[in-house]
Amino acid sequence: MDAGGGEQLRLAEVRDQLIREEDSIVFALIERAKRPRNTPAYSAAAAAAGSLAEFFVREAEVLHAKAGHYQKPEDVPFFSQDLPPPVFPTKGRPKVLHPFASLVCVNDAIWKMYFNELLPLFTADGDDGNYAETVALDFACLQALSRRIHCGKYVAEVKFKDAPQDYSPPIRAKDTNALMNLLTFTAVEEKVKKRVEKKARIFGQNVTLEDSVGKQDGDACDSHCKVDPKVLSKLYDMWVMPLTKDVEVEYLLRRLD
Ligand SMILES: C=C(O[C@@H]1C=C(C(=O)O)C=C[C@H]1O)C(=O)O
Repeated sequence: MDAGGGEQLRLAEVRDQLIREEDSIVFALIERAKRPRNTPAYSAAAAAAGSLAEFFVREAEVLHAKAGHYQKPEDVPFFSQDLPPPVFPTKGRPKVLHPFASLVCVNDAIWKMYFNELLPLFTADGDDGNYAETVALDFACLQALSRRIHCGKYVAEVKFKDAPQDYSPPIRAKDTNALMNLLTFTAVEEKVKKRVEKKARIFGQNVTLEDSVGKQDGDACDSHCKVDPKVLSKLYDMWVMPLTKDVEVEYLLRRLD
């Protein structure tokens, strides 16, 4: 997330960024759905290095770190130990968050949710042997989910700056429930769920020259979508938004340190 010139971020701008991240998540899931479940890619029995999925993410993150990734607070690696520094110079960016932001990480929860809960919901049973391609697609899904969820750090910062008088007492009291209530906007969450469902319906349709795009934009054709649109609203309802709010709370708890 970029705060142009280091000026103060606004909630509307952060929410626009979250809306853009939805596209990345929907497309990443559509791409992964090209392949069946391919469970051997997730079995730790095959090699000492753990599963192929874990091996791929670890190695990919080393390359990404060398290329200069993971410098931004929302770009959080899944395996942060011993990552190498960037090989090429990276551009400094304005610091808009509290320094503790870099410690806020819910990637363990994202990892478990993705492999245990989400994958079975949007991939077909089966094994086509394309394991390397499969785990590369998983990595794209994990990165997109993690980036969206860790953008919660910016949401929290903006909400705090907009109303420090409301947020400071529960932060000092370490009152997690009060913070959760303060930062929750149910009406916004309802819109987010509807929008991601609609995006899955539009981005996931089969486009042919005979099709009329408008005609496909309805519940009737959900079975033809590359990812069931309802899976997207469920993903956001059960995991993406709750984890984003966990990130917000974690960040706020340290905001006055
Ligand atoms: C991210 C925000 O905080 C909360 C989480 C939301 C989300 O993850 O989409 C939406 C509304 C809020 O309940 C926000 O206010 O925009």
